[in-house]
Amino acid sequence: MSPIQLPPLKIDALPTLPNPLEEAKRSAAYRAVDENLDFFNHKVIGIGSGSTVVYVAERIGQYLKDENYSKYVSKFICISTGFQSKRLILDNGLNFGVVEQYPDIDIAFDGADEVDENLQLIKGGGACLFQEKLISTSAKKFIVVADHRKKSPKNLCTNWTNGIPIEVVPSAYVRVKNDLLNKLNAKNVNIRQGGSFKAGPIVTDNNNFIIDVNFNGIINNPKQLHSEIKSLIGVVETGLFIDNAMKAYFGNSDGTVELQEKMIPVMA
Ligand SMILES: O=C(CO)[C@H](O)[C@H](O)COP(=O)(O)O
Repeated sequence: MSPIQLPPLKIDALPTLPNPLEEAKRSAAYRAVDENLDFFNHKVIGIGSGSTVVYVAERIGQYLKDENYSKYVSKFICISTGFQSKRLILDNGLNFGVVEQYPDIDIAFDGADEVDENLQLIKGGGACLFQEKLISTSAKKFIVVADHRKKSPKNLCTNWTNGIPIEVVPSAYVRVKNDLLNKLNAKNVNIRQGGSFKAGPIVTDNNNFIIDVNFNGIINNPKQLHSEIKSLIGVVETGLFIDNAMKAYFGNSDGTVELQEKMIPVMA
């Protein structure tokens, strides 16, 4: 708990966004920043990827412009999880740093594709998988920001049906695909394509491919599945983020936000 109290952020009342989903994302991101950023003790901040974290960078940028906060925020070093988040950092006037220089991150904010009841995540829908895992696991606190669609009623792969993203070394993609099908009994395995602007597979910021793999329905044991996938030759990282997130903020279209926190086991 900080001994000094700062006045509330001076900012004109924000207009409701015309798109309800954007309103949901912004509400979650702003509240996550407001409740978790420690202006006195945090120095190195991880900024993730996707459309929700845009509002995290925007909010930190608002603090930078506020006379009461700017002396603190101007000393922050923000670490990106890929090209998009590097741009978010720079466009909001924040200091950019690299994880090689700042390997100990105080707090990281990132989006998620699905969050289960135990705060296990699927990430990588935006293909920034490996760097997102590097940053989130290098952070003392990892905070998820998401809209309401990302909250699973129970298990992973309930709402998210695109499969678990896996980042693979390009030359090993056939081997990984075959191993997923034959050794781990995957139902289907897709090499993610670049879409209309890229003939062939998506190439990540680390020059790897992304494989999206579906198993038979919901994932009951994400920790075990992560270990099994990770043991395959050619897999760089899986999109299962295990025992990493501390809190998840889910925004609703009416601007309300639901907080899900890690359960801490009570000792008998
Ligand atoms: O994991 C990610 C990118 O690889 C994103 O954080 C995830 O896809 C969520 O994105 P959005 O905030 O747009 O819903």
